[in-house]
Amino acid sequence: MEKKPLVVVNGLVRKDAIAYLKEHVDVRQWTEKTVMPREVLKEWLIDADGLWCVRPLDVDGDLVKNAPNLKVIAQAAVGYDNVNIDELTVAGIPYGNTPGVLNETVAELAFTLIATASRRIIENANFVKDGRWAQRPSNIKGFDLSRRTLGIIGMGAIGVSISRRARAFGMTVVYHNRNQRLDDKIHKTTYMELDDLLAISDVVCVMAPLTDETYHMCDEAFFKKMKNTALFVNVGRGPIVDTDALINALKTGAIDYAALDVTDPEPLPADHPLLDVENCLIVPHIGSYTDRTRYDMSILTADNIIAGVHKKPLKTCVNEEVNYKKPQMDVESALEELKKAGVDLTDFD
Ligand SMILES: NC(=O)c1ccc[n+]([C@@H]2O[C@H](COP(=O)([O-])OP(=O)(O)OC[C@H]3O[C@@H](n4cnc5c(N)ncnc54)[C@H](O)[C@@H]3O)[C@@H](O)[C@H]2O)c1
Ligand SMILES: O=C(O)[C@H](O)CO
Repeated sequence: MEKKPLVVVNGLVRKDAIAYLKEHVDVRQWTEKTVMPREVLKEWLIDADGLWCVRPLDVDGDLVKNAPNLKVIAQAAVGYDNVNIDELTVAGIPYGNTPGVLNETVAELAFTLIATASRRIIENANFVKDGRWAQRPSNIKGFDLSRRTLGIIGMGAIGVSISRRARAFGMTVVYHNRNQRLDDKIHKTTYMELDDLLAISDVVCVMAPLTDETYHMCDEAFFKKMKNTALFVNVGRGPIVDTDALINALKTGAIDYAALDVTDPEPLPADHPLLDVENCLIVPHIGSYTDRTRYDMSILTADNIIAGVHKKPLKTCVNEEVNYKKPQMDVESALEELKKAGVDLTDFD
């Protein structure tokens, strides 16, 4: 019997996705609760055809240099700031991420943070739970979202999904991106330079990737440019924010409130100073964390790996230049496919 390709998984992932993967390939998985030591992973990769990577792990040229058979690496995440794409491209290894399938789920979380923070839901609910309904102070009023401005930094696939929700709440949406989008009319959004966005936004939401350019983009100067009544939301990546500067901005009243799905570091240690800041709501990186979406992300990751180990094109590949190419079809087969799809070919010679 022909040997199946070997896929290494360096940590815990959903059991149903592993079962699906095992229908197509052999799987060698690190199932300890501890992080797999990098040197052990390198040993395992010597014989591997594919790697499903699980954070924390820096994926780079050094990791794969002694992995002669490695044909694909994939991770169940859209963000790939732990992956050195250039070095994988030089090594000829396509990298698969999971864009698209999580857009609505992450946008729901981002907007839930905005709505929860704007009405101080947690603080108010805690007074009720503690039996102190009547004693809640009058200053935890919250503010309206309608007729306010949301400024999105990083208006990509998820940013657009957030903007739709904001407009349904009656908000005006402005954004800052590397480049102005071509579909502003469709989404009823307005491109702005960063400083202009910070000056007019009542809610600032970061939805950009972590790159050399965005690392510590939200620093002391950034928070000083925001309205002192504004809410700051980060669902992008923790290190986009200088945490000390955020704590200072919240404590000194440079901004009013923060709501974070991502922090630096992650997880936050129990004695981290951010946890002592009253006007800050934090959830533990749950943007895509619903059962259906995590399933979709895991199956897409498995599909990318199954394709890659067989040198077939990955469905979602970051470094397309080294993705495997679809086999060229001869003209007869292509016409046959078009006919099957119901295309009327009578006008063609
Ligand atoms: N919290 C979570 O659970 C969660 C879930 C999904 C994604 N994310 C993060 O969100 C990021 C965006 O995801 P996406 O699917 O929308 O990606 P995307 O590629 O569709 O959009 C990213 C956008 O950010 C813009 N951008 C890049 N650099 C920028 C800069 N310096 N200034 C302003 N804009 C910049 C890009 O132009 C692009 O429009 C991911 O890379 C990931 O880090 C977090
Ligand atoms: O980038 C992503 O997809 C999320 O942060 C989940 O890790």
